[in-house]
Amino acid sequence: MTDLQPIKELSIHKKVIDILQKNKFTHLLPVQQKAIPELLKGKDAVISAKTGSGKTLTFLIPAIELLISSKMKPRNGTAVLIIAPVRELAQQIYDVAKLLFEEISQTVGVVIGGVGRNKEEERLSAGLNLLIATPGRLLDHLQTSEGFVYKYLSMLVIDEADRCLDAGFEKTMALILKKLPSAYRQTILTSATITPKVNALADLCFHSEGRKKDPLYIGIDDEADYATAEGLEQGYVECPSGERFLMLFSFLKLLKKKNKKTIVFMSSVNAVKFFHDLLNYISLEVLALHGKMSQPARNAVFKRFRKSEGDILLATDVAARGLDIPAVDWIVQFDPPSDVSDYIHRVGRTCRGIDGKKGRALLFLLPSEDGFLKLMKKRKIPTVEYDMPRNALSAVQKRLESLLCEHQSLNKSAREAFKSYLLSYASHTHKSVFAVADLDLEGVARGFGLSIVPRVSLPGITLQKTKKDKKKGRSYASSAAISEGEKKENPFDLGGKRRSSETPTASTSSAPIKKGRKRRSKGKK
Ligand SMILES: Nc1ncnc2c1ncn2[C@@H]1O[C@H](COP(=O)(O)OP(=O)(O)OP(=O)(O)O)[C@@H](O)[C@H]1O
Repeated sequence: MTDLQPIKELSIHKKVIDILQKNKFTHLLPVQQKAIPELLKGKDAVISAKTGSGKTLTFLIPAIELLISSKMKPRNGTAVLIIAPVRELAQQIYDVAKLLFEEISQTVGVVIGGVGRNKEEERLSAGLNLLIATPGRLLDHLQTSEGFVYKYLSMLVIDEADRCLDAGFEKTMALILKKLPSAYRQTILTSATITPKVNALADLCFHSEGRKKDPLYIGIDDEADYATAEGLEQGYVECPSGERFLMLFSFLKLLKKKNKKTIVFMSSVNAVKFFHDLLNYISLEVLALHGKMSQPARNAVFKRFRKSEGDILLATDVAARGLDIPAVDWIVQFDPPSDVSDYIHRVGRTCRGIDGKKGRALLFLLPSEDGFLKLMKKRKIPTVEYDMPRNALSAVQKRLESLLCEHQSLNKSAREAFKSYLLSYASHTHKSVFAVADLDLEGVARGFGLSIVPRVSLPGITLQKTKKDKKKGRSYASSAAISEGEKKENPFDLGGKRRSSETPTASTSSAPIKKGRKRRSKGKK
């Protein structure tokens, strides 16, 4: 803390300093120290700093200062607009902004998908000087809410800029930027990772018609030894497809026992749904967060997980960006991230801010995927191999398979998750590392508790033949109809009333053990 500049030294209104100090922000974090003075001068900027480094206040402080200095009134409409790609992130920025607006006369609000649009329209008509929005809902209001005044827009912030150009958002962002006044606007893009998408968005923002300015590039960690937080201990485990669930199950059981707050990232909504249902069924309580949940359900899970001390959350990448969740102990990447930037954002959910000094991350890789380690090394991510003892796991697999034979809904959900796994694998950015045609389909199916490989057809892709296919001479195995049998006693019960004498005891020694060496680069086999 001693090298950090006290917030009271910033040349901003005393009112703002008092509010910050009241909320326990007494010193500036490095990115804030470097960027805020430049932003206060009105400069356009692209800001890149590690996850959890304090980018939110970096743009909120100049934003609030601008509103106070220009004496904005609600009737003047929106002067500062902040766009965030995910609803929870928008809500979170709003929560921080609300604290800062406590004692000033300007107004702040948020518009996000999934909640009452009409109420939002009313609030926009009443005038929101600082508006936080997700792209889809913002465009909707720009196009249809007549009372929404934004002609005095003076500052535009695009948070998690690369994600704002992800599939689906590209067109929306282009339309939004076309609608917004740009001549006198200060524009700020932020991201933990500068990717071609950030540069593309910068082009759209800074080099579009009538604007030929180059932004100031403020990179805080360009010279840093590592791309991820210093207190983060990162490891990976090589695990064949067929053992993936067993390892996950054993590991989560251990984390639960030790009350470790954990996020497990999966690549599809269907995987999150299936493993959520399965783990809860076998009495390992986990939460789920994905984009297909209703907004109130998403809010409730997010709120609970933020407050919790030892919950386990299974999530899609909807939770990978920007979310500030206190004291997360472990980040488990059960499915591979789509690229190294996504890896960085996912592990960035731990080790955050001034107090978040420690956190741990575990990446599951198939033996064939170790080319990903080379990509990580190139991006300055330190990682060591963990060894997961495999004893006491084999008995559980059979029980899992018979459970899925007996429960049609779980079986259906497993088959959907299997299919989504292959689909997301097939659309992977690094196809040389994640080659869907090389996947051992029987193993992958086993990883979802399926003893029979469901038939999946991926346009333009030939999958590996299963043994059964080879015998029958066809390219895909067919999905046998698995009927729901009588409901039997839960063989996985972990405790409480449902405990069974047959409970498999995945040994607690099956926690990952650091192999004690830095990973040598093996290259792809
Ligand atoms: N000056 C400060 N003093 C103390 N804590 C701070 C300060 N600035 C930010 N923080 C805290 O640090 C944490 C991370 O900040 P923030 O969410 O802004 O990170 P970020 O850089 O936006 O991360 P990401 O890239 O993941 O979105 C938050 O809990 C925030 O309250």
